[in-house]
Amino acid sequence: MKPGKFITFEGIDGAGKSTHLAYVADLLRSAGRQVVLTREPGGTPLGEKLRELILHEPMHIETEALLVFAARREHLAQLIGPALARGDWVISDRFTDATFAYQGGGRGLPFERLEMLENWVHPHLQPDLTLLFDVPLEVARARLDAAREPDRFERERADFFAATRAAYLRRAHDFPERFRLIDSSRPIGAIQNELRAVIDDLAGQA
Ligand SMILES: Nc1ncnc2c1ncn2[C@@H]1O[C@H](COP(=O)(O)OP(=O)(O)OP(=O)(O)O)[C@@H](O)[C@H]1O
Ligand SMILES: Cc1cn([C@H]2C[C@H](O)[C@@H](COP(=O)(O)O)O2)c(=O)[nH]c1=O
Repeated sequence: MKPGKFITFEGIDGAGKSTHLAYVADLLRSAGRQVVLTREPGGTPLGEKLRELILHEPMHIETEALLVFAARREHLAQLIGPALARGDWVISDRFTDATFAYQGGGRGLPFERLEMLENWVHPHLQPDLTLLFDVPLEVARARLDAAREPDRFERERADFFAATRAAYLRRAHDFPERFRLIDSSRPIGAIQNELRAVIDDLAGQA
């Protein structure tokens, strides 16, 4: 059995990452891979209940960080771990880099505290590939305004998203072996051409 791989999609709200999830899943399926598409917070029945609270209920910032890791623990136990063990490819719309970006960068929680939780919840697992969809704040804001009713995060001010984006870019700088920075301000077709090349490369290695 060929081993599966773990791919995560990241970016500030409105960057355009979710637009490309099905496209990447289809590329992999066409290459003969079993693909599990999931998201955080969420991905399990309990995780989806926690998502509702995280996205809509006001709470202390440490409660928020603990809840995203609680949802993640369940996600790893019920879905991500078993899928990878079967040899499936897992694509997750956000994972732990989102916690470093939003709770660390945006909310200002110390990164060391988040690292403690990361080391507890998934000491040995990291994504094989993290696609970071990056856009200027104004582009993301304009896309969100045109798209839907905002949740608790999407109502945050520009300085929150500036700090979140900066934290993402710092993660990409610190972990260059697994991050791929995607300029998401381009037209969708141009982004998909780049994604096809990246995925062909990764699928060719496995
Ligand atoms: N490259 C692009 N050019 C123009 N519009 C885009 C592009 N990518 C996405 N959009 C549009 O921007 C909006 C937000 O896209 P999407 O939902 O994929 O963002 P997201 O990063 O997943 O946001 P969130 O994290 O908040 O769910 C959608 O209406 C989508 O059609
Ligand atoms: C995993 C994770 C997510 N968040 C935030 C980021 C987004 O604003 C929402 C999820 O919404 P999306 O439309 O599905 O992207 O949750 C977070 O703050 N911390 C996390 O770890």
